[in-house]
Amino acid sequence: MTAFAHEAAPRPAVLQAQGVTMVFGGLTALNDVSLTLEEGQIVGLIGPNGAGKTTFFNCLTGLYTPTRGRVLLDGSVMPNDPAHVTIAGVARTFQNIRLFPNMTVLENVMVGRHSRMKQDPVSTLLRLPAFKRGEAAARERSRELLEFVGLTRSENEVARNLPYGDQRRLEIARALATDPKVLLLDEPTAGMNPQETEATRQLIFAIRESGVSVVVIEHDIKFIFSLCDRVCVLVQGELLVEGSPEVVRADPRVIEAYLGKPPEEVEAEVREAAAAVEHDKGERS
Ligand SMILES: Nc1ncnc2c1ncn2[C@@H]1O[C@H](COP(=O)(O)OP(=O)(O)OP(=O)(O)O)[C@@H](O)[C@H]1O
Repeated sequence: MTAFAHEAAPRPAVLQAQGVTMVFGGLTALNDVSLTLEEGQIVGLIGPNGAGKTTFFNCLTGLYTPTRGRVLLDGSVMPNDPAHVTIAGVARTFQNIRLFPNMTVLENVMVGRHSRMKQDPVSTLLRLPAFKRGEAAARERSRELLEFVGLTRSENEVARNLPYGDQRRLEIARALATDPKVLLLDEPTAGMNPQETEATRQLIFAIRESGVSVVVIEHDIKFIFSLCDRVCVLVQGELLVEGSPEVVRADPRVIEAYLGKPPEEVEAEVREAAAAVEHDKGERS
């Protein structure tokens, strides 16, 4: 046994951003940002308002074409339009929930499922048995996903009538319906109460267990430090610090720059987050 046997061996990179720069007119929203997501990892992206987090997600999902740099999925350059990015295996949710509000919960998930289905137009138009089999399979998979996120009971409700937290879970189910390798979550707990936030944390662990790697943007650092394997801190479009939650929360630059709050307030939040993580570890062991 070597002295480093306890260190986990690096796993293959599933998603890589290399030197991503995004300039809007005179504004550099991202400057030379690189990030590697290994298989089975949960990576957190934090930073003050306007730091470039959502812009980075938009570059990772083909919504924006970076001014410089590139994005690789499984070592190949990512397509540069969102539909092909979805088919390639990257799904996302949005900071402002984007459901089909007048469709049912089940129909919303089935929309995600359809992006994976290769239906021959003739059998679709004529409602041939192949079409019906495809639809039945999509419905079954969508129901499994609703059960996975805990929304079975709401299957026939219209999406806009769901409580806010359930709408966020539905967005996650719809994203999972595309069978992603990578899931990008933009503020998945925004507007949630502590119980819903904890349920979302457990859901993300379960998503990772199912083989999907995750990148998550959140302002709640307690949530991020107790969820993620690695944390990246973006400030004014630049990657300020990257590392394990332990390394990041101890970095004075993070305490100084994070969210622009008074240092005492940030220190208190960071201490509270660290205590919560330790408590959590104790409970699990
Ligand atoms: N399409 C766009 N055109 C011009 N400027 C943009 C565009 N999208 C984002 N920006 C600018 O880029 C910067 C980064 O914005 P972004 O939304 O990525 O930050 P963020 O870290 O996600 O912020 P928040 O935490 O508030 O969501 C901001 O100054 C924003 O105004």
